[in-house]
Amino acid sequence: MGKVLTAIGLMSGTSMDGIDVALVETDGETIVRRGPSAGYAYEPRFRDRLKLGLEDAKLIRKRDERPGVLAELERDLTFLHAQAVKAFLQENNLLAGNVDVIGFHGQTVLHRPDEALTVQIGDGDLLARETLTDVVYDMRANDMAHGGQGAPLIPAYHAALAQGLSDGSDIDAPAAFVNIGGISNITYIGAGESIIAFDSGPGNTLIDQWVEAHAGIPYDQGGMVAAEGSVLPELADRYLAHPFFSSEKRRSLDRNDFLPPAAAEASLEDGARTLAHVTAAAILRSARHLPQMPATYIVCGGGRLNPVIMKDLASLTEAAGGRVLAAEALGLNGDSMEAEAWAYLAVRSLRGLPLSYPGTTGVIRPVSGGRLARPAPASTGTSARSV
Ligand SMILES: Nc1ncnc2c1ncn2[C@@H]1O[C@H](COP(=O)(O)OP(=O)(O)OP(=O)(O)O)[C@@H](O)[C@H]1O
Ligand SMILES: CC(=O)N[C@H]1[C@@H]2OC[C@@H](O2)[C@@H](O)[C@@H]1O[C@H](C)C(=O)O
Repeated sequence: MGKVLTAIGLMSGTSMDGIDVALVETDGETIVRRGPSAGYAYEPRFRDRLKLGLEDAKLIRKRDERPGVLAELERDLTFLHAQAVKAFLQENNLLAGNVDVIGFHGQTVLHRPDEALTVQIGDGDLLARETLTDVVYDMRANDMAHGGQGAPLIPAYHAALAQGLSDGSDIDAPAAFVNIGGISNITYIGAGESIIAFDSGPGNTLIDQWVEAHAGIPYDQGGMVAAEGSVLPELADRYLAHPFFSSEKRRSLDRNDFLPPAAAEASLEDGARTLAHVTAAAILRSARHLPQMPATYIVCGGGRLNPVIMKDLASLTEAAGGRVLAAEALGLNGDSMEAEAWAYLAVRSLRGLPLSYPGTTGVIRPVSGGRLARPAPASTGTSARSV
C-alpha cells in the first residue's frame, strides 16, 4: 500500500460548460476518501472561444501544434484553471501546501484515435507555477502511443469506487458505471478484477447543440424542451444505425463524430425529445458489446439531470432485465466523479501505476501515463518530465 496523498482533480469536459474541481485523498489504489468538490462555469464568451478553438484544432497534424486561436486559448484556459484551484482552496480553507498534486485534464480539442492523435490543451508548467503545486497532465498520450484509444480513462477510478461499494451495498451484479457527459462512456465491472469499458455514444452534446441553435439556450435544463416533444422514429433510427454501434472494434468518440440534425428535420421539441432518446438508447446499444448485459447501471454526468433521458434509460434497461441508479443513490457524486478520477489518476501516475488497460482503451498492455510539472524556483523555470 502506498502513501495516501491529497490530490485535486480538474476536468473541463466535452460539454465545455466549465471546470469541475474535486479533492481526493488516495493511495492511487484501494484507498479513496472523497473530499469537497465544486464547479466553476465558463462565461458564455469563453465558451464561444472554445468552440472557435475546435475549428482551428481541425488543422492540427502533430499534437503539439497550436494553430490559430489555440495558443492564446491554451494560456487563458490554464489561467482559468489556476483561478478555479485558488477559489476552491479558499472556499475550503485550504492552502496550496495542503495539496500534494493536481491532476489536470485540460480541454480536448481534437480526438482522432484512428490517426493516433488526441489533443488536450492545457499548459501543465504554467498551472504548476500559478498554483505552486505539482501538476500531472497530458494523461492520454502514453495510452495512444501504446496502441490505445486514449479514452476513456475514468474506468480505473470506477473500478476503485466499485470495490468500495461491494463492501456495503446490495447492488445486483454485474454493475456498470455510465457517464452521460458530452459523450457517454460505460465501465463494466465484471467478476474479480476484470473491467471492460468504452465510449458508448453521444451524450448531451447533440441536445446542447440542437437547443442552442434553435432556442438560444445552452442546454435543455430538466429536459423541459424534450418533455414537450415526441420521438421521431426515423431520425432516432438513423443515429442508432451509425456504424459505431455495430463495429467489431470499440472506438472512442470525438465530439464531432455525431452531428445534430438539420433544422428542417424536426421541430425544436421533437428534435430535443428524439436526441434524448438517442442518448439513452445508445447506451443500451453499446452495452450489447459487453460480456453480459449489466443488472445495475450507476449513472453519473450531467445527463442524469435530464429526466427525459433517465426515463427512457430506465424503461430500456428494465426491458433488458436491468435497473438504473443515479450515483447519488449509492452515496457517490455524479457531478464530480470525473474530476475525482483525474485526482486519483494523478496519484497513480506519480506511482507509475497503470491508467489504462487492454479492456478499457484497447492499449496493448496496462500502461501508466501523464507528464509531471513542478513549480521550480523562478530562476530555473519549471521542470517537466514524463512519468
Ligand atoms: N439540470 C440539467 N438538466 C438537463 N441537462 C443537464 C443539467 N445539468 C447538466 N446537464 C447536461 O449535462 C451537460 C454537462 O455534463 P457533464 O458536466 O457531465 O459533461 P462533461 O464533463 O463536459 O462531458 P464529458 O464527460 O463528455 O467530458 C450539460 O452540457 C447539459 O447538457
Ligand atoms: C478524448 C476525450 O476527451 N474523451 C472524453 C469524452 O468525454 C466522455 C468520453 O468522451 C470519454 O472518452 C472521455 O472522458 C472521460 C472522462 C474519460 O476519459 O474517461
